[in-house]
Amino acid sequence: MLHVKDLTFSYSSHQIISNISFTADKGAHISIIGESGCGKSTLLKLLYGILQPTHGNISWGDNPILGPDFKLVPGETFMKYLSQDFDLMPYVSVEENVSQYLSVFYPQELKERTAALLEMIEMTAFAKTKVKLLSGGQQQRVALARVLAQKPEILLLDEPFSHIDNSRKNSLRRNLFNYLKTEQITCIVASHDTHDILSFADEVMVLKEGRILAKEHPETLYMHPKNSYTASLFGDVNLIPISLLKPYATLEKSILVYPSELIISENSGLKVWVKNSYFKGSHYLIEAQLNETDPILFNAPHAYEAEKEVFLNVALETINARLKD
Ligand SMILES: Nc1ncnc2c1ncn2[C@@H]1O[C@H](COP(=O)(O)OP(=O)(O)OP(=O)(O)O)[C@@H](O)[C@H]1O
Repeated sequence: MLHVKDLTFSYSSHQIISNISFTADKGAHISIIGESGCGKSTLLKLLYGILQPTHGNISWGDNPILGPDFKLVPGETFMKYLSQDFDLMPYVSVEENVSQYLSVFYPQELKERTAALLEMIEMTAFAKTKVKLLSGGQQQRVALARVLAQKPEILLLDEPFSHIDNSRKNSLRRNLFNYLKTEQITCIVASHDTHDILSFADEVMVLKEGRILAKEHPETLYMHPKNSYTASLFGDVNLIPISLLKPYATLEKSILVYPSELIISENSGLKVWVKNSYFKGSHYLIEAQLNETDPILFNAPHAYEAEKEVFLNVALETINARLKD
């Protein structure tokens, strides 16, 4: 199990990570999300031992993970870190890059393992190609296979699919995260991509200004976001005063409502005026005006003309659930 206790880190006098504590079980998948600059990459570098914490400690089972003040060469055999620099050998083939750390004393195993990893990253056809001839996304896939070949117990990934196109990303994401689960490899993934998070993470850690704001199962976090910062990491969200949804409510509270949770009605509900319609593939995102100052976003099966009057409702169970949050 990974234990992180009271981790604090500053760049000169600027505190970037503040008092972070958490644990991760063997085989667990934890996603770290948060706005740009909140400290995701810094946290991964601290976990790997590249940066020296100003306070706190990290351990994997009985092994303490020491920073550069105590360990000349960073990194542990049980832990691998894939940063946004891929650290590949450019003049060597894809398969040689992947198999570099495998034992040559077991040639059959070396061959089979390399082939299985190339299949997982969908790069079998490029096995003999020199890495320098590959695109950025292909190099990122090779870098992933290369760290996996070393059979880490814990894997730290910083934006692992940032260079990979959408069509490839979906299958790669499924292949990789299912592989990590089967092999019981713990993974901690810093990501901007909410699709990485919702479908695969066991827990999502929300960081804001170097502090943990929440650490929850993705479904709980999405359905019960405690604040608009958390909800907005999953996309657009509205903050609607409860008094507008329930005219007799005396509460002054507002609730968070995702565009997909607003139900369109012909003649009753919250009256809004359409401003713009944006095509999103499976639906339209409609930008409307709730009153003179506040905009509102909702999903619709078709576009609306500007200035069209539309009525919106929110299901009672959504209102009640968000009121409890
Ligand atoms: N070498 C450095 N020296 C000084 N400040 C740094 C250094 N590296 C990062 N920072 C600062 O630390 C903060 C956290 O950076 P970090 O890269 O961890 O953020 P992040 O959440 O990973 O951002 P992003 O999502 O944009 O990659 C930022 O304010 C950044 O400017």
